[in-house]
Amino acid sequence: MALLEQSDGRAATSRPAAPADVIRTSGLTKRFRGGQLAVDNLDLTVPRGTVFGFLGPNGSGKTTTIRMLMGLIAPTAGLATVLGEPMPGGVSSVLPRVGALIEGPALYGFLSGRDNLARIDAADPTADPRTRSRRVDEALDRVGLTAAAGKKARAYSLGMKQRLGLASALLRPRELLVLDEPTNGLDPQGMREIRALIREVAADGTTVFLSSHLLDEIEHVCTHAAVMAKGRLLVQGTVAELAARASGRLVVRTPDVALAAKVLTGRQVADLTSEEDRVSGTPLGDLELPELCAALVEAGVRVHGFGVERGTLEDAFVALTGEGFDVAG
Ligand SMILES: Nc1ncnc2c1ncn2[C@@H]1O[C@H](COP(=O)(O)OP(=O)(O)OP(=O)(O)O)[C@@H](O)[C@H]1O
Repeated sequence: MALLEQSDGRAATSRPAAPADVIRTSGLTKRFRGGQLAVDNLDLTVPRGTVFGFLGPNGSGKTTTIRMLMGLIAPTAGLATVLGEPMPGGVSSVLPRVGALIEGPALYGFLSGRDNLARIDAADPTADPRTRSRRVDEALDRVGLTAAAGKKARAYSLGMKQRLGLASALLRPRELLVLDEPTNGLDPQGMREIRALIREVAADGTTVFLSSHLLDEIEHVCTHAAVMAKGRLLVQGTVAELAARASGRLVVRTPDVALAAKVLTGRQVADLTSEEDRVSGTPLGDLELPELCAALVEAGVRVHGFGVERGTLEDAFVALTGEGFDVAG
């Protein structure tokens, strides 16, 4: 290939500007041979520099989407672009720039953590063997496994194995990190460690795309999210925007719970729940809040508190999907 020579004799490399979106799909569809429509006409946009949560209940098509993005399976229809290149055609130039952890790390139990990383590094034809041990040590340090680096991987806890998997994805600087359910099966401490690591990686400028069925995870770690259900994208945006879609709940604090519930029911407030000293529900009609408050007072309810509690991300997603989410985290 001919390189342009600058006047000082150095080769001028013209690198195209990095695309603003690290992942874009349009009409992406996967129908498996048995007829199962796993991903249905997906239009997804993941902006550079975000921690993007790909959220949906089990079986909603997250893993199938990730496998198409990484070029592991071909779509039935539609387009997927990763780091500006179409997939699966761009696999050889895109994958070295992407760290991926899909369906758990592939580790040899009989090798130490350090030797596992060295083996993975050696499989990368672009990795210089002379600097291998430095790369491996830095990756081990990054995930907090330096002290356990000599132990056989089969003696690692699930959380340690997951951290070793992350270390393998971080052996070289990456523009994009793709993690499929990175905290699945971990105990709360293991989850906290992985989430802290994700935040650190993101703070260093790597875009992170992670799938999860845990709302709590998305709310704590992600800046942006997309919600999938039954293979379809329901919504995508910033986490703050998504949470704002949740309609707030009216909360009335009063010792006269039964009377307040009766008044609210008569004024189109739905989903009423009554506790010892409060009643809450969702106003359905276009009655203004001051009118509702006045109606309560008029009926003789002693109103100690009256207001709308902001909806959580969970409220928004349950309203969108009609399904409960596993919010434990
Ligand atoms: N190789 C396959 N052949 C046939 N159907 C498949 C295949 N892989 C996945 N599916 C089906 O496609 C749908 C989406 O599965 P997928 O694994 O993408 O969902 P998911 O959101 O990642 O769920 P999970 O968190 O359980 O992995 C499911 O109904 C699943 O049974």
